[in-house]
This record gives sequence, C-alpha cells and structure tokens, in this order.
Amino acid sequence: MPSKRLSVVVTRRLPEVVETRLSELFNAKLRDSDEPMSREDLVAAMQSADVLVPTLTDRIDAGMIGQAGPDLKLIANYGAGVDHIDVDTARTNGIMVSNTPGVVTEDTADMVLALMLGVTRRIPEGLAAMQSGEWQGWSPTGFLGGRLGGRRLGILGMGRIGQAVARRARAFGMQVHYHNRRRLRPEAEDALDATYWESLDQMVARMDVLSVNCPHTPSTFHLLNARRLKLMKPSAVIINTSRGEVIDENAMVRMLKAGELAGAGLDVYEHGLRGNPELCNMPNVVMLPHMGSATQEGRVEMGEKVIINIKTFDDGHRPPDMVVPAML
Ligand SMILES: NC(=O)C1=CN([C@@H]2O[C@H](COP(=O)(O)OP(=O)(O)OC[C@H]3O[C@@H](n4cnc5c(N)ncnc54)[C@H](O)[C@@H]3O)[C@@H](O)[C@H]2O)C=CC1
Ligand SMILES: O=C(O)C(=O)CO
Repeated sequence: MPSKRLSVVVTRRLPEVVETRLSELFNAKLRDSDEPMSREDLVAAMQSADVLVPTLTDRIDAGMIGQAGPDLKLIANYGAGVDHIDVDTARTNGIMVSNTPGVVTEDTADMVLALMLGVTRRIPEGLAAMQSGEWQGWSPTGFLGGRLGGRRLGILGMGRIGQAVARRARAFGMQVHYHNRRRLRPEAEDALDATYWESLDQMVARMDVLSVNCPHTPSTFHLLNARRLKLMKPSAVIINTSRGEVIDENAMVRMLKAGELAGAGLDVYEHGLRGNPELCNMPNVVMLPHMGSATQEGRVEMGEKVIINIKTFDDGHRPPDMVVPAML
C-alpha cells in the first residue's frame, strides 16, 4: 500500500477528481490558486517535497534542481512534453522524471486535423463573417478553400501523436509521408500506408501540409529553420501542435507575409504566450491557445497517469512513464 506520508506538491489546479484522489493517497499539498508558482515557491516546494507534480508552465532548470531538498526523488510531470524540465540534471542528481504520454494522443491528433481544416477551409474567416453579420448569402466563389483529400501530408515526428494524425489523415484521403528519428517497423508503416523520408529536407520540399509532432529537445530546436522553411512549396501549410521552439517562428512569419507559405495552424508558440504579434493579424493563420489535449476526459486521464507513476514509485518501483534522457 502507498505510504500516507509521501509528500506530494502539486504546482497548479488539477481536475477535482484528480486532486481528491491525490489527497486520499498521499500527503498532497494542493494549490488554491491556478497561477503558476513563482520561481521561489517552486524551489521551496522542491526543498520540502518527496514528489513534485509540475506542468509545462513550470520551468525547472539545473539551478533549481541543484537547490532541491534531499527527499525529492520524483518529478511526476502532468503532461507529455518535458522540455521545461532539465531531465539530464535531474537524473544526475538522482531525481526521476515521469510524464503522461498516450492519454494526450488522440485529443491532440484531433486538434491537428481541426487546425488543418481550419486553415485549408478558412473556418475562422467564415465564423468571423457570421459573427460580424457581414455574410450576404451563398455565392459560388465565396470562401473557397482547398480540399484536404489527395494532398500530401508530411509528419515530422512519427511517435504516438504523429501516428494518430496519420490514421486520421488517411480517413480524409490524404497521402501520408513522415520523417522520424527512427524508421517505423515495416508492419507499422504498412498499417499507416505511410512513406518514410530519411531526408527531412527532401520531405518538406514536397509536402502540401507539414505537421510538426516531434518533441522539443536540443536536437529539434529550430529543426524547421529559415533554410528548411524556404524549401517548402509556397502553396504549403504548416501545422504545429508540438512546441513553438521547433520552428523558427520569425522566419515563418516572414514567409507567411511574403506569400512564400500559404498558411499555418498553430497551437504552440516560440515567442511568448501568443507568439510573434504579427501572427494575430494574418487571415491565413489559425491560432489556438495551446489546447491540443484540452478535453475533460484527457485531463482526468493525465491525472490518473500521474497518480499511477507516483504510486508505483511509492511501492519501490520505477514509474511506468519514467523519462529516460536517451528517449528524448
Ligand atoms: N499541443 C498539445 O496540447 C500537446 C503537445 N504535445 C507535444 O507533442 C510532442 C509529441 O508527443 P508524442 O507523440 O506523445 O511523443 P512521442 O515520443 O510518442 O513521439 C515523438 C516522436 O518524435 C521523434 N523525434 C524525436 N526527435 C526527433 C528528431 N530530431 N527528428 C525526427 N524525429 C524526432 C521520436 O522518435 C518520436 O517518434 C510532445 O513532446 C509535446 O511537446 C503533446 C501533447 C499535447
Ligand atoms: O502534454 C503536453 O505536452 C501538452 O502540451 C499539454 O497536454
């Protein structure tokens, strides 16, 4: 049985059912406010807790890990991406890191398709015309977008979310291509009817839609830099639900403005909460406030994963979703 004494500090408000269960199982310190913790409060939490439950709004760098108390043994992240945590330093300091993969997969893939449709079928423009009362009735040439069916989709990062995007894209009649650190097994590739590109440059140059689904790591920072973006077709659309840092956002904005890229569907940003301010005024850009995994079901399942990771640790085993730096 898990010990009642395990001290667990949670940095943000979580779904009520998750907070209740955490309190039943552990000596859980929950937040009253949903503001992200200050750096000082985060360090104080790391000094007092056995387990910290942070999320992507908490930057946990080497300096903070160096100040952690001797009892901190697990950082059980609420979320799949762990680019806000210095996993290497945590490991060196004997602190495990776990995350919540899998339960965010289908919801985030749904949002990739929503963004693709939003950009190619001009859904926000249609909505704006309805809300403003500007729409004057149906016309043969009004709000014409492009058809997804038949288009070439390139998936950068064919992991859980990338593969879920591929399955959906096939249902829409798209041709699926991908570039990944490792090629999929032939059975997996066949099941997805996906074409592998060893060269990212060659893939991006040929795609109609590019979906970014790799994690943000030192090796993926600006993987889509100005040079690579320039290889894309001017008619191509880019979708990013991964992390903003994978794309050189300013270079992308310049290309969108210059008509060298047809559109973008973005859930995540490199520069601040809303990204480069120019993005907001572009009719060919659909922007969402990082809501790829934002379903009630998913957020509870993320909490359940966190609890399983902590319970397993408390039982003396490695958490099932332990993040190993080599995986990143
Ligand atoms: N917008 C949102 O709400 C959400 C965003 N995410 C983001 O999506 C990312 C991906 O999530 P999952 O699919 O669950 O991760 P995953 O680990 O299952 O898949 C990532 C894939 O990217 C590949 N990859 C890593 N480095 C690469 C490189 N340099 N070049 C090519 N491929 C590379 C990996 O081999 C792996 O196949 C997360 O790390 C997170 O940043 C995740 C959940 C929700
Ligand atoms: O899990 C993640 O990495 C997110 O971005 C939010 O679910």
